[in-house]
Parts: sequence; C-alpha cells; structure tokens
Amino acid sequence: MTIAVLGAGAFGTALAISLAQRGPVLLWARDAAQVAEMRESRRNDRRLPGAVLPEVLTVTDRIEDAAGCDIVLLGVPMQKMGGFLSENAGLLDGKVLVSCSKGIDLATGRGSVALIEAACPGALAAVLTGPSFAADIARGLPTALTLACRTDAPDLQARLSTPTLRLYRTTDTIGAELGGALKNVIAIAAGVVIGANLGDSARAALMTRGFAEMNRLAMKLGARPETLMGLSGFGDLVLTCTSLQSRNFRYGIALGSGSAFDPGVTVEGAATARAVTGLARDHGLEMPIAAMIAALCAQKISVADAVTALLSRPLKEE
Ligand SMILES: NC(=O)C1=CN([C@@H]2O[C@H](COP(=O)(O)OP(=O)(O)OC[C@H]3O[C@@H](n4cnc5c(N)ncnc54)[C@H](O)[C@@H]3O)[C@@H](O)[C@H]2O)C=CC1
Ligand SMILES: O=C(CO)COP(=O)(O)O
Repeated sequence: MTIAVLGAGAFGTALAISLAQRGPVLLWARDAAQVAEMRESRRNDRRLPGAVLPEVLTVTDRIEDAAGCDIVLLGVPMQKMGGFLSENAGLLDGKVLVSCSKGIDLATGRGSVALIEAACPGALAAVLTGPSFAADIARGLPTALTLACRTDAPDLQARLSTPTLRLYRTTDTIGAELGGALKNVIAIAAGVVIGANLGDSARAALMTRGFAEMNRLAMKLGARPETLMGLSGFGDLVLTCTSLQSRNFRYGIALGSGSAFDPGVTVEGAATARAVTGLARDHGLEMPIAAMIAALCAQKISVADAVTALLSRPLKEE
C-alpha cells in the first residue's frame, strides 16, 4: 500500500475512491464505529452517501497502518489540522504530506503547508486544491485540480492523477492555498446575496470585488498572479459561488435569508474569514467583504447593515 488518506470525510473518501482506480489505497477514520460501518456496508453514508468503496480501498481506524505508505493525503478540516499534525508528527514526519483542506488556521494565521512544515520538518509538503465537489469526484465525473509543492513534483502529479482526476502542478503553494481558502469566504458572501434576494447582478459584482480582495492578500503574501487566475483561485471561486452543492454557499444563503443551518456541517469559510481579517490588519490591507462575512458569522452585524456598509464605501477606481 503506498497511498493513505487520513480523514474519512466527504473529500477524503472521494479522493480515496478515485485513487483506488490505480491501485490499493488506505483510508483512515478516527471513529472505530464509523470504520466498522464502512467496512460492513462498503459505503460512507455519514459523509458521502451513495458512493461505493472499491475492494482495493482498505478502511482502518489504526493510524499506524499509514506508516507503510509513502504518500499521505490529509483530509481533516483546516481548524483541526494543526492539532492533528502535532499529535501524529512522529508517524508523519519524513513522508510526502498532501493537504486537501482549504482554509487558514485561526490560531496561527498559517496555511496548511506552513503547519506541515512546522510540525513535520522532514516531510515534503504539498497542497491539492481546486474546483471539485466530493460527490462529483466519487462519481468519476471529470475534475481538474492544482497540485502545489515548493519543489517541482511531476512524479507526485503522476501518482495522484487518475483517468478522471486531472492534476496541474505548480510550485506556488502560497497562491494555491490562499485561492482555496479565500474563495470559501467569498462563497459565503455570494450566498448571503442570493439568500437576501439581492439578485444575480449583485452576486456577479460581489464575486468580482471578492476576487480583487483575494488577489490583494495573496499578492501581499507572495503568491503569483497566474495561480490566482487558475483552477485553485478563479476556478474554485466560480464553482463555489454558483453551486448549491457548496456548503459555504448554502451557509451564506441561510445567513442571508435568516434560516437555520446545521452546525455539524463543515463550513471552512467562517473561521477563515476571521483569520483573514487578522491577516489584513497585520498587513495594512482593506478586505471589506471578508470583514463583513466575519462580522455576519459572529452575529455582530445584520445583513441589511452589512449591505449598506459595503454599498456606502467611497467611490474609487476599479
Ligand atoms: N467536500 C468537498 O466537496 C470538498 C472538501 N474540501 C476540503 O476538504 C476538507 C475536509 O472537508 P470534508 O471532507 O468535506 O469534511 P466533512 O465534514 O465531510 O468531514 C470531515 C471529517 O474530518 C473528521 N475529523 C474532524 N476532526 C478530526 C480530527 N481532529 N482528526 C481526525 N479526523 C477529524 C471528521 O470525523 C469527518 O469525518 C475541508 O478543508 C474542505 O474545504 C475540498 C474540496 C472539496
Ligand atoms: O471546495 C469545494 C469545491 O471546490 C467544496 O466547497 P464547500 O466546502 O463549500 O462545499
């Protein structure tokens, strides 16, 4: 077994299913009861209903089993990543660690590559990100993603590509992870616009100004413009701001329409909006949309006040 996926959420499970087209894959979940269910049913009905686990996919609750794998994909939610890496550094250091999570760690303001490098200095850190819903990947629908690694990694690109999962590679880890993190914040904002019945024109304006914000922070932190224009930035922004499959977008709709939202659903953009406002402050940048989303998620402002505040900002050049 050479590839392990740690975290049997929707995305980890979908990637494991896709990678199993090429050979044996190990999928680890921390919850023994969930593992027993998945082994019995050959499904992951808790997180990815409907998808069938191929026979070459082994499900385990023994994280030590990943020790025999040289490539390890990390599919735990971003706000759990730092703790997860420190707890398991002894096992993970020295491996190729590919983060599949999108977000900025609230505790440190870091992305997943920096978290990996801090906890596992002997590992090779990479990021897999881009426009892709877990359900689409699991169904074998065509999907294209960005694989970012500071060291050019054509071998890793080849190992993680499947007939339906097409990977493009880059060495710009900062741009790739910021694109994936920030688009979730803008997707919540797009959902608010739709939920509050402000219209498709307003959503297009919001996405465009949101993309300007994404670029502003990413360039300040050393990203390359072409990365933000690619799959991990523009591509994922478009997908997430326009599809009801997106949890961030649906959460925004609930905020905008004043409806309830299941707190058990993973919505990475909420914590990332808070982390982004901290980074923007530290770097002297204006990120008004991210600031409004952080305030809305924290129930510090009403939707009506957020809209008024954004529309009454000083007129300026595009
Ligand atoms: N679902 C999707 O379509 C996509 C998700 N992603 C990203 O993948 C990451 C994971 O998201 P999903 O798989 O969708 O989430 P999910 O909500 O389906 O599952 C999260 C999983 O993480 C596990 N988990 C939570 N804390 C943990 C910990 N401390 N240690 C070990 N496992 C832990 C949970 O038990 C659960 O199985 C997120 O950063 C998300 O942005 C990226 C692209 C697509
Ligand atoms: O990142 C995703 C699609 O590329 C998944 O988006 P959500 O987390 O909003 O569902």
